[in-house]
Amino acid sequence: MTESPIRRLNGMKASALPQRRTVAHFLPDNPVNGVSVHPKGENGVDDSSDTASTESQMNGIEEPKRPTMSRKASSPMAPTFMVSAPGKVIVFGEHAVVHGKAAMAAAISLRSYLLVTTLSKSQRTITLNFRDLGLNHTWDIDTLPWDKFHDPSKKKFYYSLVTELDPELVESLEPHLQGVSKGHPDRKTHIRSASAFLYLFLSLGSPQSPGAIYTLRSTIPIGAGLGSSASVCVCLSSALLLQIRTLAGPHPDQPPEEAETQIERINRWAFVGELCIHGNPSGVDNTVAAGGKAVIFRRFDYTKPPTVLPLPTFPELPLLLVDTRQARSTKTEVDKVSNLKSAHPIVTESILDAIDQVTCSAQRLIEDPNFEGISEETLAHFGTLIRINHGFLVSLGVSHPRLERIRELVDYADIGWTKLTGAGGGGCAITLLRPEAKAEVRQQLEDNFANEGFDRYEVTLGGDGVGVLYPAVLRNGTDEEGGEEIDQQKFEEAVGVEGIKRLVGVGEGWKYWQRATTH
Ligand SMILES: Nc1ncnc2c1ncn2[C@@H]1O[C@H](COP(=O)(O)OP(=O)(O)O)[C@@H](O)[C@H]1O
Ligand SMILES: C[C@@](O)(CCOP(=O)(O)O)CC(=O)O
Repeated sequence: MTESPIRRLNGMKASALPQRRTVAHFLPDNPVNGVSVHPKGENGVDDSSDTASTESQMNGIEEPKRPTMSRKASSPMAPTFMVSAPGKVIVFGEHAVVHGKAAMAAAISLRSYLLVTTLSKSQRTITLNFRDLGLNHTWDIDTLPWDKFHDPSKKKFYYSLVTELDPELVESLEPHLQGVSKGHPDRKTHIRSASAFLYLFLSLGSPQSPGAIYTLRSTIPIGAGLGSSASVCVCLSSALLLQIRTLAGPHPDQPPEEAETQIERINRWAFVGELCIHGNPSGVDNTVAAGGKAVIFRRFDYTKPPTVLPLPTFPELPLLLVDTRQARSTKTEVDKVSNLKSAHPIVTESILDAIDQVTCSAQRLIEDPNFEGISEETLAHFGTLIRINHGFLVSLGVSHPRLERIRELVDYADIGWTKLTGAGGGGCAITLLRPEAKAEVRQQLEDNFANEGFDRYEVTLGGDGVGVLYPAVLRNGTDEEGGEEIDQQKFEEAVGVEGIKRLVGVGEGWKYWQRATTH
């Protein structure tokens, strides 16, 4: 793959970011008495001192004096709002992508949803309610280690590029994680999730941040290779950036470059959350969860942002997504490959290079000017690449007997090509179905999956990335004010994918940042 067609997304150091004052539109622009203002402390959020104005100070730009307000400053509570981000499938290149190779990944129609409820000024607490995990913990804002996170030598800004966790900051969180989910069987997972939240909250917030409840629900199966953690991290990052008013839009008329900047801003902080949960993520999952659709992703140098090439011609593949329901951890599987690389460097590097070639071949196919979507020939080409990629993943030691069973069942039926997707060791497999696959054979295969305890997911590939419902009110199909507010308790208690989707009113009033696709 050549460097030239790849767009570098904000591929510059923080100090080289665009030299203009960031206009921080809370969503929508938040007029108070008809005047759109962002005074320090409004909604209890110190948005100016820590963020936008600091950027302009660093850039040496003198900020114009703000007009003096003739009215008394009020502190209206921010309305309850919701953000959402998709999961993903890696079509080609998982694991290789951790070692600097290309991956092709696409957003899926399963999503996470985060409801943010601002508390009254006197309530100085933040609550993380990760309902699907059974994690519910409250911290007192004033006791958090602000001195550490805001120390001038450590302080990061909303536009900073953070590529590794600061061990001292991680350590400063420890006392605040001790009380999380004591005695819970999944305490380790809870602590990692809570540390991701606290690291982001303390990096982006301030001691003046308003008290709030962050309630998360997800329709993405957890730990199944579908990027559930990245989707959660994108929700957290976008919600916190929205609260400090550092995001513009999303708006249908927003210039694509501006939308791209917002996506990148969200993505960078989501990556920091992923660092807390995974240790050594490539960043492909959060990139797809933030920007949506389909991309070719590569990260040569971990101190720099990745290269991300959107694939607007990504075809609507007839994919079957099957979950082994075998629990596994991304971190363990990623470590397996690193260990293999240490023990057998030449062989492992050759396998990773070969996976890279597979991804590049698929990319060439999609980007061919004569590419006209899914012909029989294209499918066979894709299918062969899927089969080859899976073989390499088996060689890397990240498959699992349950994944091999799925492949075996599809191979017996002879109706498609299968590979594991995501980290492997369990989790999900994708099967690309042959166009001539007979309905009854397909049905028989699906029955076999069900009989052997596999779950099947209906997903559409290439959907939207991060989205916002501000305020969290369903508009009932109109753009008028009013409508039904999303109720926290109902959100917590919604049952299953359909229950959650019905409650959050997919498509009703939701707005999404759209990634620029021309380059
Ligand atoms: N619904 C959820 N609620 C809260 N946290 C979640 C949820 N889904 C995933 N996570 C976070 O992501 C982690 C799973 O990540 P991982 O093992 O990489 O699986 P995946 O491949 O789905 O990303 C969980 O341990 C948790 O920290
Ligand atoms: C194995 C890997 O390439 C993908 C992991 O995806 P997931 O966590 O299984 O959804 C790791 C990464 O890219 O960070």
